[in-house]
Amino acid sequence: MKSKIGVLVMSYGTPQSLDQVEAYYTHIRRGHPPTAEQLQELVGRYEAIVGGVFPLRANTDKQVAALQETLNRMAAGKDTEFVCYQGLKHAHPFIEDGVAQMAKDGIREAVGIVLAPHYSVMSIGGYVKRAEAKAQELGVSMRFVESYHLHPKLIEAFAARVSAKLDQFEEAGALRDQVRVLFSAHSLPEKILQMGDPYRDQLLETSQAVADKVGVTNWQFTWQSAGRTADPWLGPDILDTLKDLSEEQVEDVLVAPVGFVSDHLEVLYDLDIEAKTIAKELDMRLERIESLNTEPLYMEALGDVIIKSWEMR
Ligand SMILES: CC1=C(CCC(=O)O)c2cc3nc(cc4[nH]c(cc5[nH]c(cc1n2)c(C)c5CCC(=O)O)c(CCC(=O)O)c4C)C(CCC(=O)O)=C3C
Ligand SMILES: [Fe+2]
Repeated sequence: MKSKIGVLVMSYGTPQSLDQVEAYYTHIRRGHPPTAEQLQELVGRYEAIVGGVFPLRANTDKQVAALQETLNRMAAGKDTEFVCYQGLKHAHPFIEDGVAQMAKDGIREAVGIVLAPHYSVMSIGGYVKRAEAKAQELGVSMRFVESYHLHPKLIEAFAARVSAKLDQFEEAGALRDQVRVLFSAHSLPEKILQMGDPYRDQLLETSQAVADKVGVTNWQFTWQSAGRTADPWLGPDILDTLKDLSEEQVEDVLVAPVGFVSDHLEVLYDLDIEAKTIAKELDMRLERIESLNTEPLYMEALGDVIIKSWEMR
């Protein structure tokens, strides 16, 4: 008999229908309901996404299923079986529900991981804190993978996507070196830097590693999707960066949102609709790399760090 080890696969979560957007937004805002105007603005963004109103729902399901298959394969010769459970930050099944389900199934030991490669106390730190609290309450012993932003398979997967899009620019007549590659990630409040948070440095390390692997020197990093609060958020924001690039006479831009692993609102709206609209106004060509979604190299990177985390216990 193989021993069963739980894997709590955590992700941001998304509503399942338009009437759930308010509850979702209220949860993100720690219980403070949005104004009617804020709510309408968010609903409008979801409605504008083509190819499914809440694509993150199905994408997370597919990623968890693919990771389960990958783990079965990678651990085939081991005396351990890894069983995946989903736990979402702002939607059902919540992080606490995932831990409770593991406990109900008799799982006593588990590894937690987030479908986001870079650590910040405000992002991954929040997931881990909630999972750990529930696990302690229910007597499940958990360890966590906190980041995997330089895993060679993750870098390889991003690099292949950057390279494929650069090929397309070339086919369309651009010179490869003239394409400005913009690595991007979700902004966070600037105050994380005073807290010594590794988020920005990890993102720059991923960007550098991907650029090196592809052989790209014409790149920079920019933030996206900043919150609309009074706090200053990390900048420059991608929309300002595009305006600066236009003044520099840059015509071809490839966005590589390395802080995200899935197609969802921040990619399909903030980049594909909002940033593309600005680029068009500026007469620039803007493309985006394909998201990882269930990319096998990404699943193997996750499988690898999960198994290592378990075996290093
Ligand atoms: C670091 C980070 C990631 C990446 C790491 C990770 O994946 O965890 C991420 C991902 C995502 N963020 C998402 C959606 C939203 N985030 C919001 C608001 C916020 N995000 C924040 C941070 C992050 N967010 C923060 C500090 C806020 C302010 C409120 C707060 O202090 O918590 C809001 C409110 C409205 C707005 O501000 O736009 C929405 C709708 C979706 C799902 C999209 C979909 O449904 O397809 C995804 C994957
Ligand atoms: Fe967010």
